[in-house]
Amino acid sequence: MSSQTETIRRITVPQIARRKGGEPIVSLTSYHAHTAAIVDRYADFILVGDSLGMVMHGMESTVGVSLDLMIMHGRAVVRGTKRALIVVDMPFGSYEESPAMAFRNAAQIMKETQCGAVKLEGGARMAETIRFLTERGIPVMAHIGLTPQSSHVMGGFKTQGRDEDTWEAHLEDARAVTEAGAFAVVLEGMVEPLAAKITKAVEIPTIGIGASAECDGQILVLEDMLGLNPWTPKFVKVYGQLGPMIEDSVKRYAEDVKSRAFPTEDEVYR
Ligand SMILES: Nc1nc(=O)c2c([nH]1)NC[C@@H]1CN(c3ccc(C(=O)N[C@@H](CCC(=O)O)C(=O)O)cc3)CN21
Ligand SMILES: CC(C)C(=O)C(=O)O
Ligand SMILES: [Mg+2]
Repeated sequence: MSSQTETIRRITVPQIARRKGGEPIVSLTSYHAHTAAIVDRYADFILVGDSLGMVMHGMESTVGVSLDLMIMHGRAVVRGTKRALIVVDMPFGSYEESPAMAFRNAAQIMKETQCGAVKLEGGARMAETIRFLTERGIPVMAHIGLTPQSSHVMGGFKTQGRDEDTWEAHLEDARAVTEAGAFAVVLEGMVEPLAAKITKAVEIPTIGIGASAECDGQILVLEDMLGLNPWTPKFVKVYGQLGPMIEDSVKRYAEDVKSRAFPTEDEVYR
């Protein structure tokens, strides 16, 4: 089957956009073909997030992630899936400078990964860029509130909207990205009533992470909800304990190798 036929069968950007106020949108991150194949059966969209720099590569923030790294993981996730919309994060430094630079890099991501949309961080300040991309055929998911690529300016990963005086600026960010043509917006790391208020204020679906159950959808980092990360922010609900499962498996394998209990008759060639 041609990859073009497969692309058409996936959940589309307009289908996600129409879910505003409807059944909540399910999404998770994936960075890897085989885990993405499992997520693909349940998620409406899969985000190849730049959090992969921290989760897969042990970086301290997402600032060091390159365009090539995003493309490499994006290709793996597209290959491993057939149903969900695949959204790839634009990494720090690949879109902020100008709309033209953002278009060039977003187009490269789309051509080389065959993903269906890109995501970039920033509200009102990125509105011109979001418009430039969407008018030229690149669907954009926006991302406001706690924007990890700005953590050096914010002084860390800080929950937003604790001071009610800042709410209007966040609302303005949400309105600006909507007006600019974003098909959805991630609300990350903000107090619950602010996320609920933004969700009511804009016509595009809001996707919450550390935000509110009122959002039009939710996203989590897959490894966080699987219990694979030693640290988890308060907003993570851990649904599985893969860390301890991996530890137990590796421990038993090491014991078997040392005692020559592995390999057995079943695992050798005669
Ligand atoms: N594995 C992983 N999961 C994520 O959700 C995630 C990443 N990586 N990398 C990129 C960003 C960074 N994120 C983070 C990282 C830390 C906190 C954190 O420590 N939060 C504090 C609260 C801080 C405050 O109240 O201001 C917490 O205790 O939950 C939050 C979001 C979310 N994103
Ligand atoms: C946490 C989500 C929204 C993200 O941007 C990422 O995983 O990089
Ligand atoms: Mg990200």
